[in-house]
Amino acid sequence: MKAKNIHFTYSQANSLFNGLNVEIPRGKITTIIGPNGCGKSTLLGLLTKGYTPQNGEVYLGDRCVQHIKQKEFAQHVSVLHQHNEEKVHMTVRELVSQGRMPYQNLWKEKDEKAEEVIQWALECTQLIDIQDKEVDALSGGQRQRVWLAMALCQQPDVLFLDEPTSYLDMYYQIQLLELVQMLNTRYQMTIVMVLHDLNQAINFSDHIIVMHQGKVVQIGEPKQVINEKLIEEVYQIQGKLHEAGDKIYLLPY
Ligand SMILES: Nc1ncnc2c1ncn2[C@@H]1O[C@H](COP(=O)(O)OP(=O)(O)OP(=O)(O)O)[C@@H](O)[C@H]1O
Repeated sequence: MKAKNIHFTYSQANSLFNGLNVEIPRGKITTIIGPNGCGKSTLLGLLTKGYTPQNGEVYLGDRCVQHIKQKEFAQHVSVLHQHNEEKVHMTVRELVSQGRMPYQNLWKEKDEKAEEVIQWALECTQLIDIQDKEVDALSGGQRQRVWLAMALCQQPDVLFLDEPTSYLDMYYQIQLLELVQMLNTRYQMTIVMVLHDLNQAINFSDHIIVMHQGKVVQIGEPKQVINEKLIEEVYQIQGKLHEAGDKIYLLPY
């Protein structure tokens, strides 16, 4: 996917993006990082047809997304949003099945693959044992996995995740990131995440987009992009990068 020359403003008074360009490499894990309010979620919204730019275009492959109908778009792109707290009054399996909606039509023709895909999504997200429970009775972390399973039922080529680890304890954070890696390596799913944890971003991504004040300030492989000077400029914190085996991590001081 790519966004070309994006201009976007929420209010007349000040614009957020003035000619933003960004390219998401196919088949890779890309993570968008940057301080609060720099525009990460808005960029994600623009890439996923949640917002329409005042100027500029977003492309899925070589097609401008404005010209792709919502239903078709949802067969290629799915989004796990940041806050999913609405009451749903459904069981886990029922809610996850809603992810098949882009494949259903008014004539109620049978969605041949539905059962197989729902089962796969429940297994990937370790929800088989609680598939008959009411979603409203689950913990925040379990619910997050249910929404992810629903997104997976769309069988997307590109999966967007906005701060997917924010409600999860450390165990489930790592599990979710490993699941994302599995989806990427086994199914070549293109992944785009927004993460706040810099060390997770560095170690679970192939590609990092660093944003600051509505601009993309760096883009590339984590180890080439992340350095102490950049962190200080963007986050106004000092820290030291350390190596542990093949991983690097930042320790603020
Ligand atoms: N619905 C809205 N109406 C007006 N301004 C908005 C709206 N949503 C976001 N903004 C503003 O746009 C800017 C970018 O917000 P955005 O949510 O994209 O940032 P972010 O980098 O995702 O932030 P965070 O890390 O806090 O989630 C902020 O200044 C924010 O106040």
